[in-house]
This record gives sequence, C-alpha cells and structure tokens, in this order.
Amino acid sequence: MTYALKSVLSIAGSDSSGGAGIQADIKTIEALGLFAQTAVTALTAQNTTGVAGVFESTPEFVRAQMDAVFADIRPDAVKIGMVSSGDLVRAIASGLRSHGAKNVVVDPVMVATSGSALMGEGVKDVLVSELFPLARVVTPNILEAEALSGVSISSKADMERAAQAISATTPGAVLVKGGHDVDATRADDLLYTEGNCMWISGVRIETSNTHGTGCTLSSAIACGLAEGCDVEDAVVRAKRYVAGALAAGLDMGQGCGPLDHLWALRGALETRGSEA
Ligand SMILES: Nc1ncnc2c1ncn2[C@@H]1O[C@H](COP(=O)(O)OP(=O)(O)O)[C@@H](O)[C@H]1O
Ligand SMILES: Cc1ncc(COP(=O)(O)O)c(N)n1
Repeated sequence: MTYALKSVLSIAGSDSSGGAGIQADIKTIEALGLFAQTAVTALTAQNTTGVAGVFESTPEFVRAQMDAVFADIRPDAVKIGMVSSGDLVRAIASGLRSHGAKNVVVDPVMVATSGSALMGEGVKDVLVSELFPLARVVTPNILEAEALSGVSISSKADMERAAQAISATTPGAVLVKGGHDVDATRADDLLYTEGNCMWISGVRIETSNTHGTGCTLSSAIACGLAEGCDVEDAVVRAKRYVAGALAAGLDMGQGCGPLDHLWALRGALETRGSEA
C-alpha cells in the first residue's frame, strides 16, 4: 500500500539549538502526522540562553526554495516565522501570491524568548503591508501585538483592543497569545475573527522552558488548517498540543529550554530519557 500525507511548508529561520524556528516546525508537523517541508530564511547560531549570530538567506534563494516545493509536493498550508529583512518579506509575499498559497499562518516573530532581536528595524511595516493581506491567521504574542497595534497591553481588555486594531491590517483572524505576563495563573489566548472575540482558555503551566512555544503553536495551527479544520478548531487543537509539550516536563539547557514535541508518542518510543 502507498499513501500520501497532507503537507505544511515552514518558511522560517533555523535554530541551531533545535527548540524553535524551522526545527520546532518540522518536529511539530511530523509529530502531528503531516509532512514537513521548509524554506530557510536565515541560519541562527542560538541556544537556550540567546542568539549569537544570524546569517540571512538571500531573497532569491528563499524564493528558489519556495518554487521547488510548490512545483512538486504542493503544501496544504504555509507557516511563516522569522523573516529578518524587508527584501525577504517581499520575496516571500511574491512567491505566495504567484503560487496561490492557501492557509497561510503568519507568526510575526520579532524577539526570541531569550530576549534577542530576530527582526531588523522597519521590517514590521513591510510584514504588515506585504504578508498580513495574504494571511488566514496572524499570531502575535503580547509584545508583538503591542508593536503592531500601538496599544500597550496589561489586561484582557487591552488584548481585545490590540486584536481589533491589528485586524484592520489583515483579512485573516488575529490570535493574540497570552503566554506573557497578563495573568499569573492563566495562559488564555484571544482569537479575533470578523469582529468577534473568542477566548481560547489555557491554564498556565509553571515552567521556564518555553523556548519555541510560538513557533510550535503556529505550525500546529497550520497543520489543522491543512487538514481542513476551521480556524477556531485549528487553534484549539494547536493550543492543546503546545500545553502537552510544555507539561511533559522536558528540562534541558541553561536558559529557557525547549518543549518536548514528541510528548504524545514518548510512551511508544524506546528512548524515554533520563531524569534531569
Ligand atoms: N507557561 C505556559 N503555560 C501554558 N501555556 C503557555 C505558557 N506559555 C505560553 N503558553 C502558550 O503557548 C502559546 C505561545 O504563546 P507565547 O509564549 O505567548 O508565544 P511566543 O512564543 O511567540 O512568545 C500560546 O498558546 C500560549 O498561551
Ligand atoms: C530561528 C528562530 N525563530 C523563531 C524564534 C522565536 O521563538 P519563540 O517561539 O520562542 O518565540 C527563535 N527563537 N528562533
């Protein structure tokens, strides 16, 4: 018997430490049973404590990767992560348009969990004008939502105001993620679609090992969309997957450590790890 899988293309940066970026995306997509393809926008020299260097791909070479992917195994959804320059954003937008890409999830990655900047000055405006119009979902965290909306966020009402402002820049849904600060016991995310606010609730898991949560969430959302879920279902399922990966208790590295992307399969694997 032969078979095919639904495929998700991740257009994002490589994280040498394996917890975020392209590496998180591939692990997530494959763990959820889909087929991962990639277009690498940059290499980062990074670990759980910070980013030591960034080596950007050229816009032409990102486009060449996209063309190669779309010409053969056509992706059912596309996730966009770290894009560090305006020229890269423009090349990606042009590629998405000419291939008629569907189910585009844009994660407007600006700063790594460790605090290092991943986006150049002025790139935010190009991201908004070029990529947001093509998105089915955009997924800013609190800091990114503040930068995109100009609303300073310290409450759930502020998250709603920011989402409303951002939604003026995209035909897609806006998911403002609640992983940072607003509530000490909850990690509730706000999904803003066509003028409606819906809270996707989550209990805050007590851990500092959150490197790659946003990358993991956005690629899991892309998986749901690739499988034909509506946006709400895709977000609910993705949030459940991230919560499991955080709650698993993986503890590695000296800073904000990675999640366990294979948490749901761990019992079936021969390698079960050892106590940290
Ligand atoms: N400590 C936590 N417990 C439970 N869920 C979390 C926690 N931290 C983040 N999340 C969830 O992970 C996802 C990514 O959120 P966030 O960490 O805000 O994004 P980013 O990685 O882009 O900063 C969201 O669904 C958020 O609610
Ligand atoms: C290459 C790359 N892309 C994205 C992130 C953001 O990670 P997070 O999901 O923790 O916000 C990262 N640290 N490195």
